[in-house]
Amino acid sequence: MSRSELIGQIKSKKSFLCIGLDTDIDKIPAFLKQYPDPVFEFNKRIIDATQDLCVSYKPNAAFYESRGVKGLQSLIATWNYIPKNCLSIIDAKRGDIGNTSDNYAKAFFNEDMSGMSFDAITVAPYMGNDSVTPFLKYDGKWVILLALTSSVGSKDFQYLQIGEHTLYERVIQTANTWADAERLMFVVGATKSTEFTNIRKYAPNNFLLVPGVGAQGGSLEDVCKYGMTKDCGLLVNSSRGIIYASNGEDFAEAARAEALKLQQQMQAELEKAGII
Ligand SMILES: O=c1ccn([C@@H]2O[C@H](COP(=O)(O)O)[C@@H](O)[C@H]2O)c(=O)[nH]1
Repeated sequence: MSRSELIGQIKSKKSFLCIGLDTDIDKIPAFLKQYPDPVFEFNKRIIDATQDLCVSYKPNAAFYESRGVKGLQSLIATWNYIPKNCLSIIDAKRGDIGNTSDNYAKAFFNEDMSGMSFDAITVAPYMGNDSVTPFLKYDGKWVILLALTSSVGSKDFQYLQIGEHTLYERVIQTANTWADAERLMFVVGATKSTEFTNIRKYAPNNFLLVPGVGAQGGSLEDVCKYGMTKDCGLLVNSSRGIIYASNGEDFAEAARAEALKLQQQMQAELEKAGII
């Protein structure tokens, strides 16, 4: 999905919600265990219940890879089921020397090899240019680079001063020389809303993938106040807050209700900014 298609989806759905499919087999309702692939069945029902309210789905690879072959089957089935008008993001946080990154890229972008071709992948920047460019070789695919992450651990490295800049500023500056805002997004935690004004100095046009509202306590209002651009420029993710809103038979309706609350707040923010 191109940047202009993504912006079109945001305007037509009045939403910039990304729903995280962090589907933990131990947390899904017990009655789903009767299905051959309970994790896929869960995801399918979540997608059916929410696809008009969000513009993106983001399975987190850890929850699938931890289940071995069965988990990969659930992931492939889920990728296949994500509607084509939603940006599919695999939250894999990969990155390694070039030939290894080549193979990570095949795993998530090359359907003939792996059975999956996500629109976007999260990548860790620590190993630099040769670890990131293999993902950029795939036309039309997005790289979403970790910049300023949502949890306390972000303090360990990301704020370290390197000359005039912090490490996270350098990541954004340097990566923006490798690809443009048509292909490159950054992860910035919603819990870091005070940094959004600064981040926009370095990433004025890039979309930001923003995890951390809901379960991690970030403020959607602040993210929009300091991070929204004329094109919206935000994909705000919520995983647990939506998918585990109930663990009863009504889980999909409960997920829809939570997604609707966020979509309505997003619509108000888009209207306030004059985007819709
Ligand atoms: O800085 C980061 C980068 C990635 N994540 C991921 O986003 C979701 C958040 O889930 P919630 O349940 O809404 O807290 C999850 O997949 C994380 O691995 C992040 O939280 N922070």
